[in-house]
Order: sequence, then structure tokens, then C-alpha cells
Amino acid sequence: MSDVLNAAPPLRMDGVVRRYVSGEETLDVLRGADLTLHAGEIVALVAPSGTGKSTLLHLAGLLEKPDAGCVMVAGQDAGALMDARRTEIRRDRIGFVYQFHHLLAEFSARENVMLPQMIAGIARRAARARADELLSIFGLAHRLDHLPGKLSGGEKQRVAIARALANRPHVLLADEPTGNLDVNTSDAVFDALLETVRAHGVAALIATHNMDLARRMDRIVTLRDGLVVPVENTAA
Ligand SMILES: Nc1ncnc2c1ncn2[C@@H]1O[C@H](COP(=O)(O)OP(=O)(O)OP(=O)(O)O)[C@@H](O)[C@H]1O
Repeated sequence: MSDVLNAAPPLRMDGVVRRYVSGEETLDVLRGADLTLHAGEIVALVAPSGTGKSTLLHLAGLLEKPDAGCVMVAGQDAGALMDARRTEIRRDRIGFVYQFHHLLAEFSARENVMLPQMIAGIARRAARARADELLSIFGLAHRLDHLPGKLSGGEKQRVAIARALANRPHVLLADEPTGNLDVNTSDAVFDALLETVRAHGVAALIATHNMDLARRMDRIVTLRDGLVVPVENTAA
């Protein structure tokens, strides 16, 4: 059974429908979207504002449920699972990075990266070693004990990425991970993100408005009329 699960793509979305109803109005954001992320594949999601990028990422991350269709993480149909199991899968298999870092202000960089591991039951010592390793990869070995308030924007976002990778997720979902940073910082943080994701063989879906960044990924997709469609990567 575990071989079957390991052979399944880290993420597969089949015919996903998501509509928002407010009062008399119904907005069909996703109308049967299909998307598969293969192991180690990095996919850019580039689409105009309001077309459903965040909605797609929330569904992929099991933060919301589709109105129809299914979301499978490592071959498991999340829709068929109890909420507690969905939470476990989200915690153990999926990492999230948002435009704003959402670090806990009263905890150091190291502690922010340790926390999700300890919640997942990893011993303090191992969690600390993993946090230090990841933060070093992101060039923050000299910032381990700093509180987020003492870090620059780029440093905070690196900590957030390290935190997202702490539990060795199979899938990384990122919503404009460098959208809040200046161009140079954004490039540097993005380099570190891509390098680490590739080195760890993590499948990633990264929403960005920046076509230059998107071209550095393996594949680009967009949202059109509620469906995921490929975009030709002219730099490939
Ligand atoms: N909870 C909600 N209730 C009603 N409508 C919603 C809700 N969440 C999103 N929407 C609407 O669904 C559409 C898609 O929203 P979404 O946030 O997924 O777009 P997006 O592509 O991520 O946009 P942006 O690039 O601006 O962040 C938008 O028109 C938005 O107003």
C-alpha cells in the first residue's frame, strides 16, 4: 500500500469546482480545474488578479473543500477523509508560504522553525537541529536567536520558507512568496527558495505575478475561465 502511495503524484486536483455564493450572486471561480504536481516539479501559477489563484492554493492545501471534484495528496483523496486526518496531512505533507511572513513575533527565528516540528511530535533537540540546518541553508546562521522584529523583510521571508520546509513536506504551496519584497531581495529569496526546493525534491506550486521568476520554474500554468491551462515557457 505504501508503495502505491509513494508512486502517486504528491498533488493531484481533478475537476475541482469552487463557487462563492453571496446573497443572490454566485461566482464560479473554479469550474472543473485539473492540476497534477509530479514529485520534485516546480510549477508557476501566473494569472490575473481575482481569477482564483489563492482559491486554488487553499484547495490544494486542504484549507478549503471543493464544491465538486477531488484533491488527492500522495494518492489519498482528501475529500474522503475526516477533518483530523486532513489536518495531519496538511501538517506532515504540505508546506505553505504566504506573501506576508506570519511569523510569531515573540519567538526567535529558530523557534519559529522548530514550532511546526514540535507540533508534529518531533523531539525538541531534533527540531532544533533541523531549524538550524534550514536557517543556515538560507544564510541565516547568524540570526538564529533574533526575534522577527529584528529581521529585515527578506530575512523574515527566508525564515517563513524555512518554516514551511521544516516538516519535510512533499508539496510546497506559495502565494506570492516574494511579492512584498523589493526586486533585489525578491531575487535573492527566490534563488534560495528554488535551490532548496530542488535540493529536497519537493513539488511546488508557486503563485507569482512576476513572469521572470515564473520562467525559472519547470512549467507555467494560468487560470482561464475557471480552468488550469498551460502557458508556453518562452525561456525554456
Ligand atoms: N470567501 C469568499 N467569498 C466570496 N468571494 C470570494 C471569496 N474568496 C474569494 N472570492 C472571490 O473569488 C475570486 C477569486 O479570488 P482569489 O483570491 O482566489 O483570486 P486571486 O487570483 O488569488 O487574486 P489576487 O491575485 O488579487 O490575490 C475573486 O473575485 C474574489 O473576490
